Amino acid sequence: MKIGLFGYGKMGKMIEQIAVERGHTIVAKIDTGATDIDFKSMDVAIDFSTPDAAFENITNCFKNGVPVISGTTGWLSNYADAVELCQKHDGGFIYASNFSLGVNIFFELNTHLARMMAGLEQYKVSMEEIHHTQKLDAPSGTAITLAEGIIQNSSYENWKLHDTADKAITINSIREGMVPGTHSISYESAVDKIEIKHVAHNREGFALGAVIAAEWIQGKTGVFTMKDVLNLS
Ligand SMILES: NC(=O)C1=CN([C@@H]2O[C@H](COP(=O)(O)OP(=O)(O)OC[C@H]3O[C@@H](n4cnc5c(N)ncnc54)[C@H](O)[C@@H]3O)[C@@H](O)[C@H]2O)C=CC1
Ligand SMILES: O=C(O)C1=N[C@H](C(=O)O)C[C@H](O)C1
Repeated sequence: MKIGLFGYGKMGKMIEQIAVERGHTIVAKIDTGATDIDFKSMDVAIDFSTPDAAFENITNCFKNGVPVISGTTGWLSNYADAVELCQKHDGGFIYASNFSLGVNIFFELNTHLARMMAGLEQYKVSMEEIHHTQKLDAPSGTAITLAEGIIQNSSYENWKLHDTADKAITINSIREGMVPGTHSISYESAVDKIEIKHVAHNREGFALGAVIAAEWIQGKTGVFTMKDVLNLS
């Protein structure tokens, strides 16, 4: 598979390493707003760039017939437009706030727990995410996906960053050191606390998941999720 990398930072470099180990070739490394991109050389694009750059990179790929695996977070106000453009160009698209197998299992655990806790009004849910200090967005994309999973399966209506309100899930974002990504969800009552937690030890799981998604989308058109790729539930 010939891969074009959009974003050649921490994740772009990790994806290159894993893709090459799996026998793929990196045909382009785009790390700025370049205009002379050879889309014809790519079977697939993998975008781990920045919140400001992702949507333009993704739409350029669709317009040039290249399927896209998108891992960049913090650009999702444009997600519906990306989906529409993908469909218009009969393209292929997978966005995931987190490509790791472990977090995708954690997403399933989260919705299962939310269903069990729905209606138990003595418990109040909250969430904490911890990431490295270079991270541009807060809360993390993963925390937003987790909050959406709870909202769809309970009477919570929205989430709030560093704030509390009735019917809102409080998300606390912490930025410290080099932490690759830690997410925990707590249900607390006056007498006890139930907590589930995922800790990434490094970025390999994210990168492997993105390369597996790129392999999976070959020959397919449509908009998919990691649930489709991993065949979960
Ligand atoms: N979905 C997932 O599993 C994961 C998602 N992420 C997300 O991926 C993104 C990148 O993360 P990192 O690699 O840690 O960040 P990073 O800051 O190390 O790398 C981002 C790179 O994008 C480059 N860039 C800037 N403008 C660009 C443009 N117009 N086109 C292409 N590249 C451009 C920057 O020069 C930089 O090298 C973030 O949004 C992060 O939240 C990170 C890890 C896992
Ligand atoms: O920026 C990061 O590093 C990460 N970003 C993703 C997110 O926002 O959820 C995924 C992972 O937690 C690492």
